[in-house]
Amino acid sequence: MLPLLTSADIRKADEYTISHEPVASIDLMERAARAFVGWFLNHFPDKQKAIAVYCGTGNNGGDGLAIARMLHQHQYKNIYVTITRFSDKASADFTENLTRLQHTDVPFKEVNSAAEVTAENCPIIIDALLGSGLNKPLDGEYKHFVEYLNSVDATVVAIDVPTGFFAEGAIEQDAVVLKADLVITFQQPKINFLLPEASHYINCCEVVNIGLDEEFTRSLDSPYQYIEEKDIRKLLKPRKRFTNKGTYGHALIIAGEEKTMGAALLSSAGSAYAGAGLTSACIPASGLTALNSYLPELMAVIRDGNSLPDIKWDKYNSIAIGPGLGTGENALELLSEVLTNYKRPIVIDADGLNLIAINSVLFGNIPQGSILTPHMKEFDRLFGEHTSWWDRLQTARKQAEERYIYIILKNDYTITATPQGKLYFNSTSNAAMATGGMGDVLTGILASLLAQGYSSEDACLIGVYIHGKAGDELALPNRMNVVLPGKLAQQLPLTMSKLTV
Ligand SMILES: NC(=O)C1=CN([C@@H]2O[C@H](COP(=O)(O)OP(=O)(O)OC[C@H]3O[C@@H](n4cnc5c(N)ncnc54)[C@H](O)[C@@H]3O)[C@@H](O)[C@H]2O)[C@@H](O)CC1
Ligand SMILES: [K+]
Repeated sequence: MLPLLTSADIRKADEYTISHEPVASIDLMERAARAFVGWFLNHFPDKQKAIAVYCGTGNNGGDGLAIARMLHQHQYKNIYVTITRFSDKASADFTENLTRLQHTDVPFKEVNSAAEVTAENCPIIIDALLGSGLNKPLDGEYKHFVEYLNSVDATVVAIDVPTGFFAEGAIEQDAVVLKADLVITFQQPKINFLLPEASHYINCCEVVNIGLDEEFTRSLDSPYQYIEEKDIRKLLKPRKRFTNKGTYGHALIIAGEEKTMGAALLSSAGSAYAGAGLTSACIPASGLTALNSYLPELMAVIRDGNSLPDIKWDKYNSIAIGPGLGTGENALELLSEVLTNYKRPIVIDADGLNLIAINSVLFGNIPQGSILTPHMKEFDRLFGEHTSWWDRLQTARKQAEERYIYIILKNDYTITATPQGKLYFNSTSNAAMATGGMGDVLTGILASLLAQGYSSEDACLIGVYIHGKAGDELALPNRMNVVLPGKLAQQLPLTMSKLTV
Protein backbone atom coordinates (compact mmCIF):
# COMPACT_ATOMS: atom_id res chain seq x y z
CA MET A 1 0.00 0.00 0.00
CA LEU A 2 1.50 3.28 -1.03
CA PRO A 3 0.49 6.19 1.18
CA LEU A 4 -0.58 9.17 -0.95
CA LEU A 5 0.51 12.27 0.92
CA THR A 6 -0.71 15.82 0.69
CA SER A 7 1.89 18.49 -0.13
CA ALA A 8 2.11 19.43 3.54
CA ASP A 9 2.86 15.82 4.49
CA ILE A 10 5.36 15.47 1.66
CA ARG A 11 7.14 18.49 3.07
CA LYS A 12 7.22 16.75 6.48
CA ALA A 13 8.61 13.61 4.84
CA ASP A 14 11.27 15.74 3.08
CA GLU A 15 12.24 17.30 6.40
CA TYR A 16 12.29 13.96 8.20
CA THR A 17 14.44 12.39 5.52
CA ILE A 18 16.80 15.38 5.52
CA SER A 19 17.35 15.17 9.28
CA HIS A 20 17.22 11.39 9.81
CA GLU A 21 18.89 9.83 6.79
CA PRO A 22 20.62 12.29 7.05
CA VAL A 23 20.95 14.07 3.72
CA ALA A 24 21.45 17.77 3.05
CA SER A 25 18.45 19.49 1.49
CA ILE A 26 20.54 20.45 -1.55
CA ASP A 27 21.58 16.81 -1.96
CA LEU A 28 17.96 15.67 -1.82
CA MET A 29 17.26 18.14 -4.60
CA GLU A 30 20.23 16.74 -6.51
CA ARG A 31 18.79 13.24 -6.04
CA ALA A 32 15.39 14.37 -7.32
CA ALA A 33 16.97 16.04 -10.34
CA ARG A 34 19.01 12.91 -11.08
CA ALA A 35 15.88 10.74 -10.90
CA PHE A 36 14.13 13.08 -13.35
CA VAL A 37 17.11 13.09 -15.71
CA GLY A 38 17.38 9.28 -15.59
CA TRP A 39 13.86 9.02 -16.95
CA PHE A 40 14.27 11.90 -19.40
CA LEU A 41 17.43 10.44 -21.01
CA ASN A 42 15.63 7.26 -21.97
CA HIS A 43 12.62 8.94 -23.46
CA PHE A 44 14.12 12.03 -25.10
CA PRO A 45 17.39 10.63 -26.45
CA ASP A 46 17.88 13.24 -29.23
CA LYS A 47 20.56 15.49 -27.73
CA GLN A 48 20.41 18.04 -30.53
CA LYS A 49 16.80 19.01 -29.90
CA ALA A 50 16.41 22.40 -28.27
CA ILE A 51 15.06 22.34 -24.73
CA ALA A 52 13.64 25.42 -22.97
CA VAL A 53 13.77 25.14 -19.17
CA TYR A 54 11.51 27.64 -17.41
CA CYS A 55 12.38 28.04 -13.75
CA GLY A 56 10.63 29.81 -10.91
CA THR A 57 12.66 30.81 -7.87
CA GLY A 58 11.45 28.20 -5.35
CA ASN A 59 12.58 24.60 -5.03
CA ASN A 60 10.75 23.55 -8.18
CA GLY A 61 12.85 26.12 -10.00
CA GLY A 62 15.91 24.77 -8.15
CA ASP A 63 15.13 21.34 -9.56
CA GLY A 64 14.90 22.90 -13.03
CA LEU A 65 18.34 24.48 -12.72
CA ALA A 66 19.89 21.22 -11.47
CA ILE A 67 18.22 19.31 -14.30
CA ALA A 68 19.49 21.81 -16.91
CA ARG A 69 23.04 21.38 -15.53
CA MET A 70 22.76 17.57 -15.58
CA LEU A 71 21.34 17.45 -19.10
CA HIS A 72 24.24 19.62 -20.19
CA GLN A 73 26.63 17.14 -18.55
CA HIS A 74 24.88 14.42 -20.54
CA GLN A 75 25.78 16.30 -23.73
CA TYR A 76 22.41 17.84 -24.50
CA LYS A 77 23.60 20.63 -26.76
CA ASN A 78 20.77 23.16 -26.89
CA ILE A 79 19.49 24.04 -23.44
CA TYR A 80 18.01 27.48 -22.79
CA VAL A 81 17.15 28.42 -19.24
CA THR A 82 14.75 31.24 -18.40
CA ILE A 83 14.33 32.30 -14.78
CA THR A 84 11.13 34.11 -13.87
CA ARG A 85 11.88 36.71 -11.21
CA PHE A 86 8.23 37.47 -10.63
CA SER A 87 8.85 37.96 -6.90
CA ASP A 88 11.84 38.90 -4.74
CA LYS A 89 11.78 35.56 -2.93
CA ALA A 90 14.17 32.76 -3.80
CA SER A 91 14.80 29.51 -1.91
CA ALA A 92 18.29 28.69 -0.65
CA ASP A 93 18.52 25.57 -2.80
CA PHE A 94 17.42 27.54 -5.87
CA THR A 95 20.16 30.09 -5.20
CA GLU A 96 22.79 27.39 -4.72
CA ASN A 97 21.74 25.70 -7.96
CA LEU A 98 21.93 29.00 -9.81
CA THR A 99 25.52 29.35 -8.64
CA ARG A 100 26.22 25.80 -9.84
CA LEU A 101 24.64 26.55 -13.22
CA GLN A 102 26.76 29.67 -13.57
CA HIS A 103 29.82 27.41 -13.46
CA THR A 104 28.67 25.76 -16.68
CA ASP A 105 28.23 27.40 -20.07
CA VAL A 106 24.47 26.76 -20.19
CA PRO A 107 22.91 30.08 -21.30
CA PHE A 108 20.29 31.55 -19.00
CA LYS A 109 18.34 34.78 -18.78
CA GLU A 110 16.17 36.34 -16.13
CA VAL A 111 12.83 38.01 -16.79
CA ASN A 112 10.75 40.19 -14.49
CA SER A 113 7.50 40.02 -16.41
CA ALA A 114 5.73 37.73 -18.86
CA ALA A 115 5.97 40.50 -21.50
CA GLU A 116 9.78 40.12 -21.56
CA VAL A 117 9.63 36.47 -22.54
CA THR A 118 10.55 35.83 -26.14
CA ALA A 119 9.61 32.74 -28.11
CA GLU A 120 12.37 30.12 -27.86
CA ASN A 121 11.10 27.89 -30.66
CA CYS A 122 12.13 24.86 -28.66
CA PRO A 123 10.26 21.63 -29.34
CA ILE A 124 10.64 20.61 -25.68
CA ILE A 125 9.71 22.69 -22.65
CA ILE A 126 10.65 21.68 -19.13
CA ASP A 127 8.25 23.24 -16.64
CA ALA A 128 10.04 24.18 -13.41
CA LEU A 129 8.06 27.32 -12.64
CA LEU A 130 5.98 26.18 -9.67
CA GLY A 131 5.52 22.75 -8.14
CA SER A 132 3.87 21.50 -4.99
CA GLY A 133 4.39 24.90 -3.32
CA LEU A 134 1.44 26.41 -5.23
CA ASN A 135 -0.68 28.22 -2.68
CA LYS A 136 -3.20 30.16 -4.80
CA PRO A 137 -4.56 29.98 -8.33
CA LEU A 138 -2.24 31.57 -10.88
CA ASP A 139 -2.73 35.25 -11.45
CA GLY A 140 -0.70 38.21 -12.68
CA GLU A 141 2.59 37.44 -14.41
CA TYR A 142 2.45 33.65 -13.86
CA LYS A 143 -1.02 33.49 -15.37
CA HIS A 144 0.02 35.48 -18.44
CA PHE A 145 3.16 33.46 -18.87
CA VAL A 146 1.42 30.11 -18.55
CA GLU A 147 -1.28 31.19 -21.00
CA TYR A 148 1.47 32.12 -23.42
CA LEU A 149 3.29 28.79 -22.97
CA ASN A 150 0.02 26.91 -23.50
CA SER A 151 -0.21 28.55 -26.91
CA VAL A 152 3.26 27.34 -27.93
CA ASP A 153 3.51 24.16 -29.97
CA ALA A 154 5.95 22.10 -27.88
CA THR A 155 6.12 18.96 -25.77
CA VAL A 156 5.82 20.04 -22.15
CA VAL A 157 7.52 17.95 -19.48
CA ALA A 158 6.61 19.14 -15.98
CA ILE A 159 8.83 18.63 -12.98
CA ASP A 160 6.87 17.12 -10.09
CA VAL A 161 3.62 19.06 -10.61
CA PRO A 162 2.47 21.14 -13.61
CA THR A 163 2.58 24.85 -12.84
CA GLY A 164 -0.79 26.00 -11.54
CA PHE A 165 -2.10 22.50 -10.75
CA PHE A 166 -3.06 21.93 -7.11
CA ALA A 167 -1.67 18.59 -5.95
CA GLU A 168 -4.70 18.19 -3.71
CA GLY A 169 -7.88 20.12 -2.95
CA ALA A 170 -10.75 21.12 -5.23
CA ILE A 171 -9.69 22.12 -8.73
CA GLU A 172 -11.45 25.16 -10.14
CA GLN A 173 -13.11 24.42 -13.46
CA ASP A 174 -11.43 27.37 -15.19
CA ALA A 175 -8.01 26.90 -13.54
CA VAL A 176 -5.04 28.17 -15.54
CA VAL A 177 -2.47 25.38 -15.60
CA LEU A 178 0.55 24.75 -17.80
CA LYS A 179 -0.71 21.69 -19.66
CA ALA A 180 1.79 18.86 -19.48
CA ASP A 181 2.31 16.10 -22.00
CA LEU A 182 4.27 14.35 -19.31
CA VAL A 183 4.78 14.91 -15.60
CA ILE A 184 7.75 13.29 -13.93
CA THR A 185 6.70 13.41 -10.33
CA PHE A 186 8.69 12.65 -7.20
CA GLN A 187 8.07 9.70 -4.88
CA GLN A 188 4.30 9.24 -5.40
CA PRO A 189 1.53 10.36 -7.70
CA LYS A 190 -0.07 13.46 -6.23
CA ILE A 191 -3.66 12.81 -5.11
CA ASN A 192 -5.28 15.01 -7.74
CA PHE A 193 -3.34 13.22 -10.49
CA LEU A 194 -5.65 10.26 -9.84
CA LEU A 195 -8.87 12.21 -10.24
CA PRO A 196 -10.60 12.82 -13.59
CA GLU A 197 -9.93 16.59 -13.59
CA ALA A 198 -6.26 15.77 -14.14
CA SER A 199 -7.10 14.60 -17.65
CA HIS A 200 -7.52 18.26 -18.73
CA TYR A 201 -3.97 19.12 -17.73
CA ILE A 202 -1.86 15.95 -17.64
CA ASN A 203 -1.53 13.52 -20.49
CA CYS A 204 0.81 11.07 -18.84
CA CYS A 205 2.56 10.74 -15.48
CA GLU A 206 5.66 8.89 -14.36
CA VAL A 207 6.67 8.50 -10.74
CA VAL A 208 10.37 8.45 -9.83
CA ASN A 209 11.61 7.48 -6.40
CA ILE A 210 13.69 10.02 -4.49
CA GLY A 211 14.15 7.90 -1.37
CA LEU A 212 11.94 9.65 1.17
CA ASP A 213 11.78 7.68 4.42
CA GLU A 214 9.10 5.04 3.85
CA GLU A 215 8.62 4.14 7.49
CA PHE A 216 7.95 7.79 8.22
CA THR A 217 5.54 8.23 5.31
CA ARG A 218 3.61 5.17 6.52
CA SER A 219 3.56 6.49 10.07
CA LEU A 220 1.70 9.60 8.86
CA ASP A 221 -1.27 7.25 8.41
CA SER A 222 -2.61 9.14 5.40
CA PRO A 223 -6.31 8.62 4.67
CA TYR A 224 -5.32 8.31 0.99
CA GLN A 225 -3.75 4.97 0.07
CA TYR A 226 -2.84 3.46 -3.28
CA ILE A 227 -3.47 -0.29 -3.57
CA GLU A 228 -0.76 -2.36 -5.20
CA GLU A 229 -0.70 -5.96 -6.35
CA LYS A 230 1.23 -7.10 -3.29
CA ASP A 231 -1.62 -5.91 -1.06
CA ILE A 232 -4.13 -8.02 -2.95
CA ARG A 233 -1.85 -11.05 -2.90
CA LYS A 234 -1.91 -10.85 0.91
CA LEU A 235 -5.71 -10.75 1.02
CA LEU A 236 -6.76 -13.24 -1.62
CA LYS A 237 -6.95 -16.82 -0.35
CA PRO A 238 -6.29 -19.81 -2.63
CA ARG A 239 -9.00 -22.45 -2.85
CA LYS A 240 -8.17 -25.39 -0.62
CA ARG A 241 -8.30 -29.17 -0.93
CA PHE A 242 -11.23 -31.00 0.69
CA THR A 243 -13.59 -28.09 0.16
CA ASN A 244 -16.95 -28.14 -1.58
CA LYS A 245 -19.43 -25.66 -2.98
CA GLY A 246 -20.72 -25.02 0.55
CA THR A 247 -17.31 -23.74 1.55
CA TYR A 248 -17.57 -20.85 -0.93
CA GLY A 249 -21.02 -19.59 -0.04
CA HIS A 250 -24.25 -18.82 -1.80
CA ALA A 251 -24.79 -15.37 -3.37
CA LEU A 252 -28.18 -14.01 -4.35
CA ILE A 253 -28.28 -11.41 -7.11
CA ILE A 254 -31.53 -9.44 -7.26
CA ALA A 255 -31.47 -7.75 -10.63
CA GLY A 256 -32.95 -7.35 -14.10
CA GLU A 257 -36.28 -6.55 -15.66
CA GLU A 258 -37.65 -7.90 -18.89
CA LYS A 259 -35.67 -5.42 -20.97
CA THR A 260 -32.63 -5.24 -18.73
CA MET A 261 -32.02 -8.95 -18.13
CA GLY A 262 -28.47 -8.46 -19.39
CA ALA A 263 -27.62 -6.66 -16.16
CA ALA A 264 -28.83 -9.64 -14.13
CA LEU A 265 -26.90 -12.08 -16.31
CA LEU A 266 -23.68 -10.12 -16.12
CA SER A 267 -23.76 -9.59 -12.37
CA SER A 268 -24.65 -13.25 -11.81
CA ALA A 269 -21.80 -14.27 -14.10
CA GLY A 270 -19.47 -11.99 -12.13
CA SER A 271 -20.48 -13.82 -8.96
CA ALA A 272 -20.10 -17.31 -10.42
CA TYR A 273 -16.74 -16.65 -12.09
CA ALA A 274 -15.37 -14.91 -9.00
CA GLY A 275 -15.88 -18.20 -7.20
CA ALA A 276 -19.11 -18.21 -5.16
CA GLY A 277 -20.03 -21.84 -4.45
CA LEU A 278 -23.57 -21.12 -5.64
CA THR A 279 -25.11 -18.14 -7.36
CA SER A 280 -28.87 -17.57 -7.55
CA ALA A 281 -30.39 -14.81 -9.62
CA CYS A 282 -33.68 -13.28 -8.56
CA ILE A 283 -35.16 -12.34 -11.94
CA PRO A 284 -38.49 -11.83 -13.69
CA ALA A 285 -40.08 -14.99 -15.11
CA SER A 286 -39.53 -13.63 -18.62
CA GLY A 287 -35.77 -13.92 -18.13
CA LEU A 288 -35.61 -17.58 -17.15
CA THR A 289 -34.78 -18.96 -20.58
CA ALA A 290 -32.10 -16.36 -21.05
CA LEU A 291 -30.58 -17.22 -17.66
CA ASN A 292 -30.53 -20.95 -18.30
CA SER A 293 -29.05 -20.63 -21.73
CA TYR A 294 -26.50 -17.95 -20.78
CA LEU A 295 -24.99 -19.80 -17.84
CA PRO A 296 -26.59 -23.08 -16.73
CA GLU A 297 -24.56 -22.96 -13.51
CA LEU A 298 -26.86 -20.19 -12.23
CA MET A 299 -30.06 -20.87 -10.29
CA ALA A 300 -33.19 -18.76 -10.44
CA VAL A 301 -35.57 -17.25 -7.90
CA ILE A 302 -38.51 -16.06 -9.98
CA ARG A 303 -40.24 -12.71 -9.53
CA ASP A 304 -43.68 -13.22 -10.98
CA GLY A 305 -45.72 -10.15 -11.90
CA ASN A 306 -46.54 -7.95 -8.94
CA SER A 307 -46.09 -10.55 -6.21
CA LEU A 308 -42.87 -10.54 -4.26
CA PRO A 309 -40.83 -13.73 -4.38
CA ASP A 310 -40.58 -15.84 -1.26
CA ILE A 311 -36.91 -15.46 -0.42
CA LYS A 312 -35.39 -17.78 2.20
CA TRP A 313 -33.08 -15.19 3.67
CA ASP A 314 -30.95 -17.57 5.72
CA LYS A 315 -29.96 -19.51 2.64
CA TYR A 316 -27.79 -16.73 1.32
CA ASN A 317 -24.36 -15.71 2.52
CA SER A 318 -24.63 -12.47 0.60
CA ILE A 319 -27.09 -10.43 -1.45
CA ALA A 320 -26.54 -7.88 -4.20
CA ILE A 321 -29.41 -5.77 -5.40
CA GLY A 322 -29.88 -3.22 -8.14
CA PRO A 323 -28.49 -3.85 -11.64
CA GLY A 324 -31.26 -3.35 -14.19
CA LEU A 325 -33.88 -3.59 -11.45
CA GLY A 326 -35.80 -0.43 -12.37
CA THR A 327 -37.13 2.07 -9.89
CA GLY A 328 -40.80 1.09 -9.96
CA GLU A 329 -43.08 0.16 -7.09
CA ASN A 330 -42.05 -3.51 -7.17
CA ALA A 331 -38.36 -2.75 -7.12
CA LEU A 332 -38.87 -0.44 -4.15
CA GLU A 333 -40.84 -3.10 -2.26
CA LEU A 334 -38.16 -5.65 -3.00
CA LEU A 335 -35.39 -3.39 -1.75
CA SER A 336 -37.39 -2.60 1.40
CA GLU A 337 -37.90 -6.35 1.95
CA VAL A 338 -34.18 -6.97 1.68
CA LEU A 339 -33.33 -4.14 4.06
CA THR A 340 -35.92 -5.36 6.58
CA ASN A 341 -35.08 -9.06 6.49
CA TYR A 342 -31.40 -9.36 5.75
CA LYS A 343 -28.99 -8.25 8.42
CA ARG A 344 -25.62 -9.07 6.88
CA PRO A 345 -23.72 -6.66 4.61
CA ILE A 346 -25.26 -6.38 1.15
CA VAL A 347 -24.09 -4.87 -2.13
CA ILE A 348 -26.25 -2.07 -3.55
CA ASP A 349 -25.73 -0.88 -7.10
CA ALA A 350 -27.43 1.00 -9.95
CA ASP A 351 -31.23 1.17 -9.46
CA GLY A 352 -30.78 0.03 -5.86
CA LEU A 353 -28.88 3.28 -5.33
CA ASN A 354 -31.36 5.30 -7.37
CA LEU A 355 -34.19 3.97 -5.20
CA ILE A 356 -32.38 5.06 -2.06
CA ALA A 357 -31.72 8.47 -3.59
CA ILE A 358 -35.47 8.90 -4.14
CA ASN A 359 -36.46 7.33 -0.79
CA SER A 360 -33.75 8.54 1.54
CA VAL A 361 -35.53 7.06 4.56
CA LEU A 362 -34.18 3.69 3.36
CA PHE A 363 -30.67 4.88 4.14
CA GLY A 364 -31.23 4.18 7.81
CA ASN A 365 -31.98 0.50 7.13
CA ILE A 366 -28.84 -0.38 5.20
CA PRO A 367 -27.02 -3.09 7.18
CA GLN A 368 -23.68 -1.99 8.63
CA GLY A 369 -20.73 -2.97 6.48
CA SER A 370 -22.77 -2.87 3.27
CA ILE A 371 -21.12 -1.87 0.01
CA LEU A 372 -22.53 0.85 -2.26
CA THR A 373 -21.07 1.04 -5.76
CA PRO A 374 -22.09 4.35 -7.36
CA HIS A 375 -20.64 5.92 -10.46
CA MET A 376 -20.35 9.68 -10.39
CA LYS A 377 -23.95 10.43 -11.32
CA GLU A 378 -25.39 7.89 -8.91
CA PHE A 379 -23.11 9.29 -6.22
CA ASP A 380 -24.38 12.83 -6.77
CA ARG A 381 -27.98 11.63 -6.81
CA LEU A 382 -27.37 10.01 -3.42
CA PHE A 383 -25.32 12.69 -1.73
CA GLY A 384 -25.96 15.92 -3.67
CA GLU A 385 -24.29 17.69 -6.58
CA HIS A 386 -20.52 18.14 -6.42
CA THR A 387 -18.43 20.42 -8.60
CA SER A 388 -15.13 18.65 -8.02
CA TRP A 389 -13.92 15.12 -7.46
CA TRP A 390 -11.96 16.24 -4.44
CA ASP A 391 -15.21 17.31 -2.79
CA ARG A 392 -16.79 14.02 -3.82
CA LEU A 393 -13.97 12.17 -2.04
CA GLN A 394 -14.51 14.14 1.15
CA THR A 395 -18.25 13.40 1.04
CA ALA A 396 -17.63 9.70 0.42
CA ARG A 397 -15.30 9.55 3.37
CA LYS A 398 -17.70 11.35 5.70
CA GLN A 399 -20.72 9.29 4.61
CA ALA A 400 -18.84 6.00 4.91
CA GLU A 401 -17.76 6.92 8.43
CA GLU A 402 -21.15 8.20 9.58
CA ARG A 403 -23.19 5.35 8.12
CA TYR A 404 -20.61 2.60 8.67
CA ILE A 405 -20.76 1.57 5.02
CA TYR A 406 -18.26 1.11 2.20
CA ILE A 407 -18.63 3.38 -0.80
CA ILE A 408 -16.95 2.31 -4.02
CA LEU A 409 -16.80 5.41 -6.19
CA LYS A 410 -16.27 4.14 -9.72
CA ASN A 411 -13.74 5.94 -11.83
CA ASP A 412 -10.41 5.35 -13.64
CA TYR A 413 -8.83 4.88 -10.24
CA THR A 414 -11.85 3.53 -8.41
CA ILE A 415 -11.87 4.74 -4.83
CA THR A 416 -13.17 2.79 -1.85
CA ALA A 417 -14.20 4.91 1.14
CA THR A 418 -14.32 2.95 4.39
CA PRO A 419 -16.01 3.48 7.77
CA GLN A 420 -12.50 3.93 9.21
CA GLY A 421 -12.06 7.07 7.11
CA LYS A 422 -9.68 5.61 4.54
CA LEU A 423 -9.83 6.25 0.79
CA TYR A 424 -8.22 3.43 -1.15
CA PHE A 425 -7.29 4.16 -4.78
CA ASN A 426 -7.29 1.15 -7.08
CA SER A 427 -4.42 0.75 -9.53
CA THR A 428 -5.93 -1.52 -12.19
CA SER A 429 -8.42 -1.03 -15.10
CA ASN A 430 -8.21 0.74 -18.43
CA ALA A 431 -10.32 2.68 -20.90
CA ALA A 432 -11.27 -0.46 -22.89
CA MET A 433 -13.48 -1.32 -19.91
CA ALA A 434 -15.64 1.79 -20.33
CA THR A 435 -18.71 -0.06 -21.57
CA GLY A 436 -22.20 -0.80 -20.31
CA GLY A 437 -22.49 -3.79 -18.00
CA MET A 438 -18.98 -3.50 -16.57
CA GLY A 439 -20.31 -2.25 -13.24
CA ASP A 440 -22.80 -5.13 -13.13
CA VAL A 441 -19.93 -7.61 -13.21
CA LEU A 442 -18.24 -5.76 -10.34
CA THR A 443 -21.41 -5.99 -8.28
CA GLY A 444 -21.49 -9.74 -8.82
CA ILE A 445 -17.83 -10.08 -7.88
CA LEU A 446 -18.41 -8.20 -4.62
CA ALA A 447 -21.41 -10.37 -3.69
CA SER A 448 -19.35 -13.44 -4.51
CA LEU A 449 -16.45 -12.39 -2.28
CA LEU A 450 -18.80 -11.60 0.60
CA ALA A 451 -20.41 -15.03 0.14
CA GLN A 452 -16.96 -16.60 0.29
CA GLY A 453 -16.42 -15.08 3.71
CA TYR A 454 -14.24 -12.09 2.95
CA SER A 455 -14.83 -9.02 5.13
CA SER A 456 -16.53 -6.09 3.43
CA GLU A 457 -13.28 -4.16 3.30
CA ASP A 458 -11.32 -7.06 1.79
CA ALA A 459 -14.15 -7.75 -0.67
CA CYS A 460 -14.00 -4.12 -1.85
CA LEU A 461 -10.22 -4.04 -2.24
CA ILE A 462 -9.97 -7.46 -3.90
CA GLY A 463 -13.12 -7.06 -5.98
CA VAL A 464 -12.20 -3.73 -7.49
CA TYR A 465 -8.62 -4.85 -8.09
CA ILE A 466 -9.39 -8.15 -9.83
CA HIS A 467 -12.15 -6.56 -11.90
CA GLY A 468 -9.64 -4.03 -13.27
CA LYS A 469 -6.85 -6.57 -13.50
CA ALA A 470 -8.94 -8.97 -15.59
CA GLY A 471 -9.70 -6.03 -17.90
CA ASP A 472 -5.99 -5.17 -18.09
CA GLU A 473 -5.02 -8.75 -18.86
CA LEU A 474 -7.47 -8.86 -21.73
CA ALA A 475 -7.02 -5.39 -23.19
CA LEU A 476 -3.43 -4.36 -22.69
CA PRO A 477 -1.37 -7.17 -24.27
CA ASN A 478 -3.81 -7.49 -27.15
CA ARG A 479 -4.27 -3.72 -27.53
CA MET A 480 -7.97 -4.24 -27.51
CA ASN A 481 -10.09 -1.16 -28.01
CA VAL A 482 -12.91 -2.50 -25.91
CA VAL A 483 -13.38 -5.39 -23.50
CA LEU A 484 -16.91 -6.64 -23.05
CA PRO A 485 -18.11 -7.41 -19.53
CA GLY A 486 -19.06 -11.03 -20.24
CA LYS A 487 -15.54 -11.74 -21.46
CA LEU A 488 -14.10 -10.02 -18.45
CA ALA A 489 -16.15 -12.23 -16.12
CA GLN A 490 -14.75 -15.32 -17.86
CA GLN A 491 -11.21 -14.05 -17.30
CA LEU A 492 -11.66 -13.79 -13.53
CA PRO A 493 -10.71 -17.37 -12.59
CA LEU A 494 -7.35 -16.96 -14.31
CA THR A 495 -6.76 -13.48 -12.90
CA MET A 496 -7.51 -14.74 -9.40
CA SER A 497 -5.35 -17.82 -9.65
CA LYS A 498 -2.37 -15.75 -10.84
CA LEU A 499 -2.72 -13.65 -7.71
CA THR A 500 -2.64 -16.63 -5.37
CA VAL A 501 0.50 -18.36 -6.65
N1 LIG B 1 13.42 19.10 -0.01
C1 LIG B 1 12.33 19.40 -0.71
O1 LIG B 1 11.42 20.06 -0.21
C2 LIG B 1 12.27 18.94 -2.11
C3 LIG B 1 11.47 19.65 -2.99
N2 LIG B 1 11.50 19.39 -4.28
C4 LIG B 1 10.85 20.33 -5.22
O2 LIG B 1 10.34 21.43 -4.54
C5 LIG B 1 9.03 21.73 -5.01
C6 LIG B 1 8.31 22.49 -3.98
O3 LIG B 1 9.10 23.65 -3.77
P1 LIG B 1 8.61 24.93 -2.98
O4 LIG B 1 7.94 24.51 -1.74
O5 LIG B 1 9.80 25.82 -2.87
O6 LIG B 1 7.52 25.55 -3.90
P2 LIG B 1 7.44 25.88 -5.46
O7 LIG B 1 8.78 25.87 -6.07
O8 LIG B 1 6.39 25.03 -6.02
O9 LIG B 1 6.91 27.38 -5.41
C7 LIG B 1 7.75 28.41 -4.95
C8 LIG B 1 7.02 29.48 -4.21
O10 LIG B 1 6.15 30.18 -5.07
C9 LIG B 1 5.18 30.86 -4.35
N3 LIG B 1 3.86 30.64 -4.95
C10 LIG B 1 2.98 29.67 -4.69
N4 LIG B 1 1.88 29.80 -5.45
C11 LIG B 1 2.06 30.89 -6.21
C12 LIG B 1 1.29 31.54 -7.19
N5 LIG B 1 0.08 31.10 -7.53
N6 LIG B 1 1.78 32.64 -7.79
C13 LIG B 1 2.99 33.10 -7.44
N7 LIG B 1 3.78 32.54 -6.52
C14 LIG B 1 3.33 31.43 -5.91
C15 LIG B 1 5.21 30.29 -2.95
O11 LIG B 1 5.76 31.23 -2.09
C16 LIG B 1 6.09 29.03 -3.11
O12 LIG B 1 6.76 28.69 -1.97
C17 LIG B 1 8.47 20.38 -5.39
O13 LIG B 1 7.40 20.46 -6.29
C18 LIG B 1 9.69 19.72 -5.99
O14 LIG B 1 9.81 20.08 -7.34
C19 LIG B 1 12.42 18.43 -4.81
O15 LIG B 1 13.60 19.10 -5.03
C20 LIG B 1 12.64 17.29 -3.85
C21 LIG B 1 13.07 17.76 -2.53
K1 LIG C 1 6.46 22.41 -12.40
